[in-house]
Amino acid sequence: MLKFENLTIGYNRHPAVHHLNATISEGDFIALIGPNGAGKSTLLKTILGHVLPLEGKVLFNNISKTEISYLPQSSAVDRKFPISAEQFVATGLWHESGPFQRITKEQREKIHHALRRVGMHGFEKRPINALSGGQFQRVLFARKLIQNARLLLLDEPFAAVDEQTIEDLMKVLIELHNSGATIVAVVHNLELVRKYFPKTMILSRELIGFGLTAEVITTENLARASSIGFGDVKADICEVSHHA
Ligand SMILES: Nc1ncnc2c1ncn2[C@@H]1O[C@H](COP(=O)(O)OP(=O)(O)OP(=O)(O)O)[C@@H](O)[C@H]1O
Repeated sequence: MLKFENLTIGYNRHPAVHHLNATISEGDFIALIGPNGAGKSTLLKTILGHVLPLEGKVLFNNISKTEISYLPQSSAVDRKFPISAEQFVATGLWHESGPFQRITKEQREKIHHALRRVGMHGFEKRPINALSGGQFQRVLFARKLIQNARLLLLDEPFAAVDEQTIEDLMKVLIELHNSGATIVAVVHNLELVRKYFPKTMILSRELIGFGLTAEVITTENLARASSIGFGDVKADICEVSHHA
């Protein structure tokens, strides 16, 4: 589905991740882990085309960018806009109906069904700025649910939410995966990764490990990841290409 080929990414010619070679296959359910500043968010933004590679490329095989849905870190989502949970979820349909169109009866049913699936039945008319952090995260998931994306990229979807919300939203992700979605989620909680994610990618400015979670999350790999984590962030772009 996606192939990273000798991919070096970063900002202002300062690389955040070097020479990444890896393939994400259709049906993968991947936890993306690594220390702060490891380049996890930057990798997701590069897939979306928001950040351009410094070197190498992302190859898209049999998937278009419109089939990718992205959930940014919740702190990056503006909640000041005065709309209800229902209207907010409806913005997830803008790609098919355009902004500011009346919601059809069918669409409203789809939105209400999604809100029910994330345990937010009864909150349809609640302004989004009057929801708790966990409730808003549930609404963000409902917005993803109605988009039928083939590839879902989630940046720390479980940060700062309570245990029950994590369990409920994990069930939603598993359902999405069972119905065919490929999922890549940045997760910090290793217990959660071990319990639910079949595959793990460890990034720490380079690829530390990628494969079956039980084989990749080792003491050795975690030690390597944290020792590189806060490396030379001001380093200039590598001059050497590491073609394997
Ligand atoms: N807009 C930006 N401009 C310049 N540098 C940036 C920008 N965004 C991130 N960086 C730098 O790129 C590196 C990778 O950041 P990134 O946000 O991808 O890390 P991360 O693994 O997602 O970290 P965290 O777990 O803390 O969210 C860091 O050194 C960060 O300071």
